[in-house]
Parts: sequence; structure tokens; C-alpha cells
Amino acid sequence: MIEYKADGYLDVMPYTASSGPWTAVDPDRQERRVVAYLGDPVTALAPLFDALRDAGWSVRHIAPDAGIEALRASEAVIGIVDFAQCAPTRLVRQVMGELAAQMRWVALLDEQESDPELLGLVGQYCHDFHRMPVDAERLLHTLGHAWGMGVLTHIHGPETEVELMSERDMVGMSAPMLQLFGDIRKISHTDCSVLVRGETGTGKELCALALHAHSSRANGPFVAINCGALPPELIQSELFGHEKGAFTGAHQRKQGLIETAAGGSLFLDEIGDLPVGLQVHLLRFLQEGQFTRVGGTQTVSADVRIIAATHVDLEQAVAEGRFRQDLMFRLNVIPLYVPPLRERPGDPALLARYFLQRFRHESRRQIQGFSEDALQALDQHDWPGNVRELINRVHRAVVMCDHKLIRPADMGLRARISGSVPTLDDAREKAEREAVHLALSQTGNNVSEAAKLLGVSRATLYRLLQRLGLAPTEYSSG
Ligand SMILES: Nc1ncnc2c1ncn2[C@@H]1O[C@H](COP(=O)(O)OP(=O)(O)OP(=O)(O)O)[C@@H](O)[C@H]1O
Repeated sequence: MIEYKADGYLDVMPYTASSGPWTAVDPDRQERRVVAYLGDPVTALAPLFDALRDAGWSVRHIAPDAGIEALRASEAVIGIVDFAQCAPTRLVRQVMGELAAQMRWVALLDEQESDPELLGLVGQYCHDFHRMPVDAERLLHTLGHAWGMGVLTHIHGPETEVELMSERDMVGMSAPMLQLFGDIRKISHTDCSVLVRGETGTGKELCALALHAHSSRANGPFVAINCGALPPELIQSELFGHEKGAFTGAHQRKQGLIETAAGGSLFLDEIGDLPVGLQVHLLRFLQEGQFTRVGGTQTVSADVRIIAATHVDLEQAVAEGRFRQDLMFRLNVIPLYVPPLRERPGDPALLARYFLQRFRHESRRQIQGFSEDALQALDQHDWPGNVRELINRVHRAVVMCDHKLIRPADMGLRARISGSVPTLDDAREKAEREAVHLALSQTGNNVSEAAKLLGVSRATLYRLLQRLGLAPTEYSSG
């Protein structure tokens, strides 16, 4: 599972569609945390290597001139390249460059290192760098971060099962999402109808896909229809199909989506928009597994699991007579709720990183991540459009960003204003106090002169001094 550390670093890892969006990718993953050390492991570094091993890392020492194959064979995802011990030879550069897509590099540098060429190499290929003497704890943070990001960018060895970039991945690590993943796992093996609720863009369709992908129907079709996107007269024939001659233009019999979904799942998005006249047909299908094509008399059966979704309040629609109560009960055998993004602590930043990896290739620059205030802005934004909005903002930022780190403005978000905003009364009092202090100090505490400077009468200044709690007796009246 994912651990998201307080400092914003990703550690042990996300959920995939291949093994289930909510299943840990690989319980043995900890044992595969291999870091290659490229350099001469001088005795002074022994305590550092011990600290890495104690933290669960396997360290493989690789001679600087050992070449690419030796590094590949090490199965390391992270490479520490020790420029304090080894020179940036042509071979070292070549290894770093050629493996940049598969490994994340962390450089160790001498305390005073300033060679612009070496620093340029570090800037180009390295995830991070540390100067000697290395602080083991900080290095562990860097390695954890590099490793987590490495998994996100799909840079594990070829033997790995990680398929994070698949369409069905549901990324999330907040408590409400873990709860949702657990619920999906529990119900995916049943055939009961499910009603998925949640605001627009929260991932209801993804949820339906996940339910299907992990059900016994996974090898059958997953068919989706948006009930709000089609004119009412079309939905009936789309869902139930029609017979030849059923209406003008019906030149031949057409199979409806229910039949198309036979053996699989039918996802009815925006079910609240299903015209009332059609609801009775759907109810019949849910009760009997049978329906009739438009213009037909023959009863047709289909084995389909129904997953419906709505972002509107169906109870309200029932109260207003827009939705049949019996149909709502039938659909709502198992309710699922996808929480809005603003109620998923930590998920906006996680999703932003995930989508950055997806869109990275569209960028003109080598974007390395998000600035600290961008992560804060992601955390504080209200996300009315939920994950869909986040995807759009990150996509835009990746395309528009001209620097290595994405900033709040690149995503059209505001940087957090530090400190609290004062009330106008407080701001006015502060300004008055400062002006009075300045006037008095410039006039040697002479109230008459100070009043002149401030453009008020002596009496007004006395009243002001009283209001501000400054004892007038301390000042000369001039
Ligand atoms: N947890 C998630 N991880 C990764 N991608 C997600 C996640 N949730 C949603 N998405 C992506 O966000 C977009 C919107 O998701 P989806 O269409 O499932 O939302 P929805 O709730 O069905 O929206 P609507 O109510 O507007 O139909 C999709 O591109 C989807 O892949």
C-alpha cells in the first residue's frame, strides 16, 4: 500500500488495476529495494551503508568502470553515484545517461565541490545530491522519495508486474479512498446492482470499471451509457434495441446496449436523468432480467450486472416525482460513495504526481515535480470539478511550465498567503500606531508638533493616544 510521509515523500507503493486498484502491488517489495552504489566504498562510508541496510535497503557496490550491464544486473532502481570518490569519467556519464529512464540517481559531492561541469551533470541526471559528510537520515529520505517516484514513473525492472499507467488505475491513499477500495473488493464478486454516488469528476465511472474488472464478469463486456447525454427518444432504442420498422429510419433490427453487455456489466451513468417513462422498463429488466425491443413483442433475456451512478440527490428526485422509488431501491442494493477530492487528505498531491508522469512527454522541459507552494496550493484548493479538474490543471501546467518545478500559477492556482489576513480595524490601528510613534519620535515627543505633522489637532492626537493606550503624560504639550 501507499505510505505518504508528512514531508510529502511517496514511499511504498500504489495500487494497480492488474492486481486490483486496491491491492498492494507486491508484498515483498521491501526486499526489492535495491540501491546501487557507484564509487569506491571507503571505510568512512561503512556506517552509512549500515544505516541503509538497517532501513531495509539492499546495497550493491558497483565499480565506477563496471559499465551498464553490471548496473542492470544489480536490479537497482536507485543509484548513488559518489563523485567524492570517483571522477565523472566518460563511462560514468554514459552509464548515467543511458540508464536515466530506468534509474534515479542521487549524487554524493565533496563539501566544497564547485566544478560547473560536474554540477551540470548532477543537475541534468540526478534526482538529488548530498554533500559530504552525508547525513544518513536525510539520504534515507531522498532514497525513499526517489524510489517512490521511480515506481510511479514505471521504472522497475522488466520482471515487475507494476502497470501503473493502465486506464483503470484508481490512485488514492487517503482514509476514505482506502475504505472505498475495501468496499469495492468486498462487493466485486456479487452480482447485485450497485449505485455509485458522488460529485461530478470524483471517479464514479472508474469505480464501475474497477467493480467490473474484479468481478467474475471481467472477461465479458463493460458497456457504458450516459443517460443524461442522449435525447429521451433515443435512449430507449439505445438501451433496449429496436425491431426493423419500429420507427422511421429503423431499416433493420438493432441490438440494444443491454444485449451488448450480456455476460458483462452495464454502466448507467447519470441515472437520475433517465426519463420517467423509461424507468418502468428498466425496473422490469432489473426484476425479471427480461425486456422487449422497441417496436417488438418478443421478450428478450440478458444476463447483465447493472452498475448505476448519479451525482444528483435521487431521494430528492423521488420526492419531486422525477424518479421512481421502486427503481431507486432496486438499483441501490449496494450503495457506494466516492468522496469529493477536497475530503481526501494527501490525494491531490499524489494524483498530481501521477498525472505529471502521464503528461510529462508533452513538456518542452524536463519537469521534475511540484514546488513546495504548488503542493500546498493543491492541498488547499476546493476542487469543485474533483479529479477531472485536477487532471486538466496538471495537464495545462505540464504544457505551459517553463521551469523545472511546477508552480501554483502554472496550474491556475493561488499560492497560499502566509499568515492570517488582519481585519481592517486591526490594520488601521496598526497604521495609526506607527504614524503616531513616528511623529512623536521625530518631534521629541512634542504633542503639538506631532499633531501638526499628522495633520490633526492637538485634542485629536490626545484622544488618539488615549485610544491607543499610550499615556499622554509622557509627552510634552509644546
Ligand atoms: N482515483 C483516481 N485515480 C486516477 N484517475 C482518476 C481517479 N478518479 C477519477 N479519475 C479520472 O478522472 C476523470 C473523471 O473520472 P470519472 O469519469 O470516473 O468521474 P465521474 O464521477 O464518473 O464523473 P461524472 O459524474 O462527471 O460522470 C477520468 O479521467 C478518470 O480516469
